Amino acid sequence: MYLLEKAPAKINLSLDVLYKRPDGYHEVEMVMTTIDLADRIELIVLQENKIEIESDNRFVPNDERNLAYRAAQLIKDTYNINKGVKIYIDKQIPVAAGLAGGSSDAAAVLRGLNTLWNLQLSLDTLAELGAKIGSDVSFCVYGSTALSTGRGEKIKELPAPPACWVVLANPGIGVSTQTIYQQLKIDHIQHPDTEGMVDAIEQGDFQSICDKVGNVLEPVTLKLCPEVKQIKQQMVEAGADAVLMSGSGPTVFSLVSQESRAYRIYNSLRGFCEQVYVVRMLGGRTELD
Ligand SMILES: C[C@@](CO)(OP(=O)(O)O)[C@H](O)COP(=O)(O)OP(=O)(O)OC[C@H]1O[C@@H](n2ccc(N)nc2=O)[C@H](O)[C@@H]1O
Ligand SMILES: Nc1ncnc2c1ncn2[C@@H]1O[C@H](COP(=O)(O)OP(=O)(O)O)[C@@H](O)[C@H]1O
Repeated sequence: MYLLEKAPAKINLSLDVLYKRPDGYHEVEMVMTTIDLADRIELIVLQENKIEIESDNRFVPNDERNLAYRAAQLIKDTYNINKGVKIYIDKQIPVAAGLAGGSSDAAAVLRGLNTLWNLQLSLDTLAELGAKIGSDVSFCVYGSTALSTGRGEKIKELPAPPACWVVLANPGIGVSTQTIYQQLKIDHIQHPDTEGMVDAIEQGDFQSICDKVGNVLEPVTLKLCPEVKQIKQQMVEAGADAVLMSGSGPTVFSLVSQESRAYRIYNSLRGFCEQVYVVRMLGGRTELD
């Protein structure tokens, strides 16, 4: 038995940190959505009771450090499954880039094994399981658009934002999420207007979404990775409607209403940046298929 599952990347349209919690995590308010840049996860049932990981990317671990491995282990342990699975990861999402590639792979494994092993678990149950793997996995289980609170695992789904183009540029430097959160100075934060962003999405108002983008981790990553500033400048000059770093970075994205301008931005960055993509915003659950 065999199943293919799509694992789309996310971008943070806004990311705010409220305070540092006693458990070491940060209390966040984030508006996230999915984009049409996706890993492909192949699941093959094994008769032997083991989990195998294979990937075409040398930065992706092929053992229990892999979030996809942990997702399979968690499902097996929680529901006493004595079968095995081989997980092949066709990696399209840049690694350690602020695009939740690992979390989305884990979420795809939860959804895929739920189908393959006929567990009949709801997405809400899978999202609860996902929170045990990482803060962004619950969001990735739904794969839609949402306001995420808590440490990121409390999800309120929102409508899909208006369709637009997303240009992504990654300078090819991996950034550790933990390091970025550690270096954030809570007292010096300029908070984005999360409520305004939620309203803009609910109204389907593209211009207002563009006006409200904001990420408190951006100035922190910028210090470690000055390329982020250059990429942002280049995108603005080439005609982006909005420009922001995603998550802990260092990937920068622009939102663009017109395809021709999206490709103008893409062309202006190609020589300068290792990885540049033009993709569509997804933002809705049904598009996972
Ligand atoms: C910053 C964000 C924004 O979407 O994404 P990425 O840039 O990683 O994609 C997330 O908050 C990342 O989520 P995720 O990558 O799942 O984090 P986890 O594995 O749970 O935690 C990694 C480390 O980040 C820190 N962390 C994470 C989440 C949070 N709310 N507060 C934290 O302080 C902790 O130090 C933790 O040890
Ligand atoms: N399936 C996976 N894909 C990518 N990275 C993974 C995976 N599983 C574990 N990792 C580890 O998680 C780290 C963060 O990866 P990723 O999820 O791509 O980035 P981010 O947290 O910035 O969104 C990587 O450095 C990698 O070692």
